[in-house]
Amino acid sequence: MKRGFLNSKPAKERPVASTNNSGLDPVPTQFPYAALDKPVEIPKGYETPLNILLNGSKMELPPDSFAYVWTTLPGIQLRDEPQTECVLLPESKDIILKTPGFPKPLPPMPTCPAFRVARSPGKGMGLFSTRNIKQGEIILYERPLLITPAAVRATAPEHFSPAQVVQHSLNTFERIAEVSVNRMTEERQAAFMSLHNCHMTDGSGPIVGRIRTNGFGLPGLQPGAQPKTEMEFRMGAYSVICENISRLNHSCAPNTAFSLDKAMLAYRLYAVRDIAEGEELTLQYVDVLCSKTQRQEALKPYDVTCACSVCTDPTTESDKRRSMIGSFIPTISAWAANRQLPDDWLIKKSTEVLDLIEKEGLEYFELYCIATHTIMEAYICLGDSENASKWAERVIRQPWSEEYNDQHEVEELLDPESPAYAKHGLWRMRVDENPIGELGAMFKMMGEICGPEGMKMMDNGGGMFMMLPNQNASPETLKKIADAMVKYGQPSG
Ligand SMILES: C[S@@+](CC[C@H](N)C(=O)[O-])C[C@H]1O[C@@H](n2cnc3c(N)ncnc32)[C@H](O)[C@@H]1O
Repeated sequence: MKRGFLNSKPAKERPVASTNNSGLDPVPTQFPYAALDKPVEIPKGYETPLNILLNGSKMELPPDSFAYVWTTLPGIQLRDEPQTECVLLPESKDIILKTPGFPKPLPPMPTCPAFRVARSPGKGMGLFSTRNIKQGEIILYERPLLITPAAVRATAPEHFSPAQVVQHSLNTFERIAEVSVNRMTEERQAAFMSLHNCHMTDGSGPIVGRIRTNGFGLPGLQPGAQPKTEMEFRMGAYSVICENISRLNHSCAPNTAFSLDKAMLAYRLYAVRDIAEGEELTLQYVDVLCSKTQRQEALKPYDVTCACSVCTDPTTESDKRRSMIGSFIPTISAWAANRQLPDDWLIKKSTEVLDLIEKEGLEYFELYCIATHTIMEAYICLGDSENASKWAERVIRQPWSEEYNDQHEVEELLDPESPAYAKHGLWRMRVDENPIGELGAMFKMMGEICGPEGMKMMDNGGGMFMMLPNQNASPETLKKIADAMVKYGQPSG
């Protein structure tokens, strides 16, 4: 029942455009640097002192110096496993160390991996499947080579030109990251230095160039307050570089998504649809719901001119379909207690969403999982466990989902005879008139307040948000919802 409840949370802001559990999209680590056409000379004697706090040993820091900790994780407890070299603020290191279950060992590696690294015409190297891979399968587990701040902004003397200020930050970042690379084993160092570098001529050093080319964002380690903006959320304060995941090339119809197992400090790479042997494995680097022109623009910092099948399609059909995806978010609460809507209304609307997503090859997108899960719940509301169990099978095949990664509840619904159905909070909600229970009462109220379309996904210029009701709702409406939540409490399912 977790999903139904989450689906009914009022004014819950969360990006639905993110890939997976940790909202990890690859991010351009260009930020916050202005572009430099070429390296800029910095006068000698202005190097920022690096106070190296190896493995957390504290020392007095002069003002303006870096308080990073250079550390190796998970460290001695799992010393025989691949280790991640990290440059972290001490508070961020604490967040990792205090993660429940940390350090969790990596699972045994398969003797015959499901992927290989090979040349991809026009894209450098890439990953390719070595066998047929089913939707939802884990293709690989990977502990990163390196975690560094997404960018370093060093304080520069006032007389530096703007270009020198940028160069000074890049130089400082290079020296900071170099400490970590020097701490890697020979093998991991060679793997790092063999990664692609598309920042050879813009003032980035060889390490920062590789970080900027191959890094993706790691949110959730910022000390103190939560990220306030979508940008902060997506960027995170840190950048991660992996030996294999960083080899994935971009596609606007990607066939993989990854998520971080925080306790393991390792990523899982999933197949988001069936993948045939020999197919290239791909990821989305930028928001691929926008138009072809916008995507090409967003891909420029990655030095990518995308020639995927969607980008080379001369028609505008794909742009039209992509703009429709997200205009409706299936919401169980909008329909379950609303007898004015036909019984098949939500299933039909959700199926339309799924069709659009599949046509565009955007199964990685959270809305795909939301729609699938909603159809399963709609059948539960209708008391149809036969069909619900068929959709439960599909939900199970989407473990990359941010919200449904706890598959245990759904597993119980795989058998149409399971007693879990009768105990389910939504069971026969559309069939039994009265009482519809507390959850039903809350849904009814939500439906009345929000109307049949329920939640909407809106692009307010700052990214996609899922909200209930629309974010322009009056304070009175929001108060009504808050009161309803208090009145009916958190439904247990
Ligand atoms: C993170 S690396 C991916 C692995 C890289 N291809 C390699 O050789 O190691 C990103 C770089 O790969 C290339 N790349 C990624 N996706 C691409 C695409 N769809 N088309 C062309 N080049 C691509 C670009 O050079 C980009 O800067």
